[in-house]
Amino acid sequence: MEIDNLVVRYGEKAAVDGLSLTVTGGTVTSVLGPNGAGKTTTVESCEGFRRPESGRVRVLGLDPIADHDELMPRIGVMLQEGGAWSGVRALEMLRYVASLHTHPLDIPALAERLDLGTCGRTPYRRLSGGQKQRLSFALAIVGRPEIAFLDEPTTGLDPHGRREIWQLIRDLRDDGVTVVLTTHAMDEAEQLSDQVHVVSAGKVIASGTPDTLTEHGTKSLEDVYLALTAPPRREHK
Ligand SMILES: Nc1ncnc2c1ncn2[C@@H]1O[C@H](COP(=O)(O)OP(=O)(O)OP(=O)(O)O)[C@@H](O)[C@H]1O
Repeated sequence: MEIDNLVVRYGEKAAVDGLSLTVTGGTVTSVLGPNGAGKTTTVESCEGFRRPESGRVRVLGLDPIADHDELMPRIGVMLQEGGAWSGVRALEMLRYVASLHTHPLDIPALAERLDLGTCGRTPYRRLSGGQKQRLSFALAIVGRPEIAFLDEPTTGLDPHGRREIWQLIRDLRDDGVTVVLTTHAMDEAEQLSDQVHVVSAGKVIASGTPDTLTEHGTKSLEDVYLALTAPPRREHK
């Protein structure tokens, strides 16, 4: 996947402002950055949900806007607050999305791994925040995508859910799936990523493996991140 000098505006405001990065196939890439830095907008541009003002995006060699219909069946998308019809039951939704794909994952096995069995008959609006999150992750991967875009995949999950999703992400990579995730959890980025990009004000300000960014583990990724994204100091008179 390649993003070259991407600019996306909402009205006057450039949410993404000349962002470039490359993602190698079969790796896990984390995009980190402060709230409002432009991570979600970047990922949505790769999914074809945002039209760039300028720049070039290619996902699996395709243009996410012009080739949207060809691209969509090949990617998995987990949106922040993805949502679903309020009355749909969790397993119904999973079965429906699976039915749109040629070779979906085994639903009972996936539901069990994500602990969706007990809430499988619960309408979406009555699921807890963490259950919605688990369902949303399952929906993103059930179609065996070639690239999975995961926007804050473990936010709000209990520690068991977090670890299960981490393991599922590792399993995806072992199966050759490319994973692009955004996260505010530095331990998650450090544990899972082959490559990390730090975004601030719509641009990539640092990139590297967790090992290079942390200078071979002599610093924590959180300290590196905090130093890179520190707001300018205010002058006190
Ligand atoms: N639909 C929208 N309309 C107008 N402005 C938007 C819209 N979506 C995002 N923005 C603005 O664009 C900027 C980038 O937002 P974006 O959601 O891409 O950031 P983010 O890095 O994903 O943030 P967070 O970590 O809080 O999820 C922010 O200033 C945000 O207010």
